[in-house]
Amino acid sequence: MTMIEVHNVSKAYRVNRPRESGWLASVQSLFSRAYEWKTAVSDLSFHIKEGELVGFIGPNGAGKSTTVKMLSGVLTPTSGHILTNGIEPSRDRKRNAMHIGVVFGQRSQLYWDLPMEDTFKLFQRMYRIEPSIFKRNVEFMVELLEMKGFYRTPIRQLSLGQKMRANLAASLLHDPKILYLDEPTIGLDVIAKTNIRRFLKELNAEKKTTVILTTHDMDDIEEVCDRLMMIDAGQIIYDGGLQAFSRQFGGGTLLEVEYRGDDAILEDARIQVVAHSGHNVTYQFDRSDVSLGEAVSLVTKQHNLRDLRLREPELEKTIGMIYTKNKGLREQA
Ligand SMILES: Nc1ncnc2c1ncn2[C@@H]1O[C@H](COP(=O)(O)OP(=O)(O)OP(=O)(O)O)[C@@H](O)[C@H]1O
Repeated sequence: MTMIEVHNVSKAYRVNRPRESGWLASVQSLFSRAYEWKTAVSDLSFHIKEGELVGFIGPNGAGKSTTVKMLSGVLTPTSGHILTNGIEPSRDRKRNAMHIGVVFGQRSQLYWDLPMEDTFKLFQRMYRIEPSIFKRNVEFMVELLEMKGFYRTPIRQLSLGQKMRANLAASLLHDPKILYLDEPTIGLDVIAKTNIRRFLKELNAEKKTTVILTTHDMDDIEEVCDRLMMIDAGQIIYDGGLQAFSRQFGGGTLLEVEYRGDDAILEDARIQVVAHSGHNVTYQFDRSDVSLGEAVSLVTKQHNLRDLRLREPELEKTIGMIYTKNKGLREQA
């Protein structure tokens, strides 16, 4: 079932035109329109199915927040249309709010002086959550996010990681079909990050919640998402699986070899040598040209091996390279 439909959506912001200096320009600006339109996203189209875990990434200013704000109904598209769970978000904000959960970075939706327990009861009334469902969801969240120890502590006394867990729980009490997350692990330690990621996987498995995750932390993407959408300068430049992404842009799988003797280097047009120093050589190959089994077998025949290590291209490095390349191309244009 399709949960999110985006058809040819663009968004432009009205921004003040920079003032020219001089008294004449100041007087003219009183009479002329001193603004212009700045396109933030342009002609976006995509579909997201129920239960998908989508990582939405892009460099600063690419258009991620603008897109998520339109999906969640905070902003209205300049053109095109959006349906989430059959609702047009910006037209029907109230009904839309009933089927989405939103956690935007460190902005809290909780009352600082109240413990989670009291805020949750307020949310129960706001979203008209049936008592039995409310009870079940609170228990589910307190258990899975390990919040028993601070459920009755005022929010202002909680650590950053505890606050993030409380925010996540609050956004999910009404069983939303879609969860929008913006940088859910920013500033957290390794254990807290791991817990949040594990929770998202479990939530998705248990309730089939569709998750749209915006982050600059590629481990969030690798550990949580099965689909990657990359946006740059307001346009989608990749939409697909994570492995396919690494294959398409990462330059292939790496085989790091340490050999014993004076071995000659393997010569095969499908397998490149990307580094060679002393008794260490790194080969790189594309798995659509040569299977992993064949590559290992060729290398094993060629070398008297001391050690062999397989490495997939690092997502973070690959993504960094794409951002840099695209920025360079834009600057040249
Ligand atoms: N309220 C606004 N008024 C004018 N321009 C805006 C506004 N909000 C965003 N923009 C511009 O729109 C473009 C997209 O911004 P957006 O915040 O969607 O990017 P982002 O991908 O979320 O970036 P970041 O990773 O830095 O949060 C940027 O050029 C930004 O300067």
